[in-house]
Amino acid sequence: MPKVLISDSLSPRAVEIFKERGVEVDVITGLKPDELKAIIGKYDGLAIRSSTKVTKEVLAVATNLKVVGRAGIGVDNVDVPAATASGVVVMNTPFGNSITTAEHAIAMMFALAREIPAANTSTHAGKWEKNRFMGVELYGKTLGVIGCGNIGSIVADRAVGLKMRVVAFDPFLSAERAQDLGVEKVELDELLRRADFITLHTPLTDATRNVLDAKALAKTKPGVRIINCARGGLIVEADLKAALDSGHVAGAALDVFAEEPAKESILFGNEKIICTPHLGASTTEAQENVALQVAEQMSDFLVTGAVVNALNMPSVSAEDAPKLKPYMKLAEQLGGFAGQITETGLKSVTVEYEGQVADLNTRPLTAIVLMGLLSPLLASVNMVNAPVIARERDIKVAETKRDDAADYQTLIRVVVQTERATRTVAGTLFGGEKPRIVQIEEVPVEAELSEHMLFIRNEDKPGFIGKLGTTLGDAGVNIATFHLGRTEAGANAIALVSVDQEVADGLLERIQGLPSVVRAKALRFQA
Ligand SMILES: NC(=O)c1ccc[n+]([C@@H]2O[C@H](COP(=O)([O-])OP(=O)(O)OC[C@H]3O[C@@H](n4cnc5c(N)ncnc54)[C@H](O)[C@@H]3O)[C@@H](O)[C@H]2O)c1
Ligand SMILES: O=C(O)[C@H](O)COP(=O)(O)O
Repeated sequence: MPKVLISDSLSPRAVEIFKERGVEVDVITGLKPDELKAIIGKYDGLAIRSSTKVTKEVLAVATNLKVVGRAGIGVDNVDVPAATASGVVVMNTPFGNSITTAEHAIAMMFALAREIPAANTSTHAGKWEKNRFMGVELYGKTLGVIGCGNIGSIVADRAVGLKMRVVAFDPFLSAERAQDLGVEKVELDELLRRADFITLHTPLTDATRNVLDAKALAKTKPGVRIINCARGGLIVEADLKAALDSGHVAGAALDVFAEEPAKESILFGNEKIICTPHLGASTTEAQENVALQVAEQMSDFLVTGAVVNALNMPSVSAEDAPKLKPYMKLAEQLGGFAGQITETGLKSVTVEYEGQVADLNTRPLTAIVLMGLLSPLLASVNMVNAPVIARERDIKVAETKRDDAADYQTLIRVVVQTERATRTVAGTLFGGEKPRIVQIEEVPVEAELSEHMLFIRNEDKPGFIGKLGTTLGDAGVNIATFHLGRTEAGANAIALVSVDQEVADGLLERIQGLPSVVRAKALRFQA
């Protein structure tokens, strides 16, 4: 039974779902990095929010880990490239807390406009300072939305409802979408110049880090108010403090901080700054949503292989997962075969899907072909990192699909182009589930692969089979199965021999020296 650790505070619904779906679960929150490292080795899954840091060091000792599930959106606390390199799938729940977070941003905007927190504190202190607090209306004001994705567009929609004008800066926002939302798409400088309120809703990336620094703040309208319910690193906190101290910025409402948990900050103790402790996603509804979703997604992945909302792997629906399973074995064998018969640098790989398989989601299969292909050449290749490795090495990867079947109802063909040659290997499923190799290079064959195989290209001449059998027999190597194929009588032929033990180098040289043998290679496959 797969085992999951929940290391941040999640709704109890998550535990229920894991158990219902046959996943063992431990809940241990507040772990220090060393404590997490000490126990992570025994878990197949790790369910987190924003507190747990899934670093390279944690991943290095997470020897059984298959999936990190983020009950929420931002994954900046997960080293995704390191997870990918380790073959760990990282998934999040991209929509479960969007409305809640957008509402928090709107609440912050109202709180800033009417100084509600300071007025509340003053009133509780019995001061009744009716003349001290003079707010501003939101009506008719311009809201600048930086990052108009899921949350930014909900904020924009609510702001339009409040009769605000909304301008948005988001390089990936289409003109049509902007029009649908009733927002004006502008460049960042224009947004800074025009906005009375600015709200941030981008992920934290190299491009967005410090997007509001002294230079940007200097371009804003005097009296601007700033809301950040996205990520702390988007604003340079010292620059914001200076702009508030100078009076250029009238107020800021911050849910997120450069360092979290933020127990101290240069921004604390200033009435113009409203702070909440990363509460954007903290409503009962959002927490139920994300806990339920992450537990469902992680259980489905661990139990059935379905992949939903993964950031580093193609999706596989729960419906597709069982259909893809037998093809996964075939894809791995074909990739492994092509990889082992490929001797010079890989330039491109084309995976051709014909017949029934062409109707399936083939991206995971292509990832597995790449894994099989690269495994003989590189250490630590898995289906998660194989596409990344191929891209890094400039290996072109293509898929083609043909719905109509030729000789087989379903067929996968892998065509590998190397610096010197083209290698082709194709396979099908017998009885819907048993992988069979049906073509190697241009030669038809019908073979089941086993752990130890001998692949021989030979001229189709009498006496070859006898000599090969004698050579193997003399070396004490038992033949399990023997498959032959040829293009036509007397032409190019292949022999694919399954043997009961590894073929030692010396024996391979003797086989290579037999008359009619063009090329011999010992191959190995997962038992
Ligand atoms: N405070 C909280 O508790 C809380 C809760 C949920 C999400 N978040 C954070 O809110 C942010 C937004 O989440 P989302 O679900 O809307 O994400 P999203 O991916 O749907 O939207 C992000 C938008 O930012 C845009 N973007 C990317 N780079 C940009 C750039 N350089 N300049 C301008 N725009 C850029 C993207 O095109 C996208 O439209 C994330 O950082 C997330 O972690 C915070
Ligand atoms: O990215 C998110 O989903 C939010 O920052 C929520 O973070 P949390 O789950 O720690 O509240």
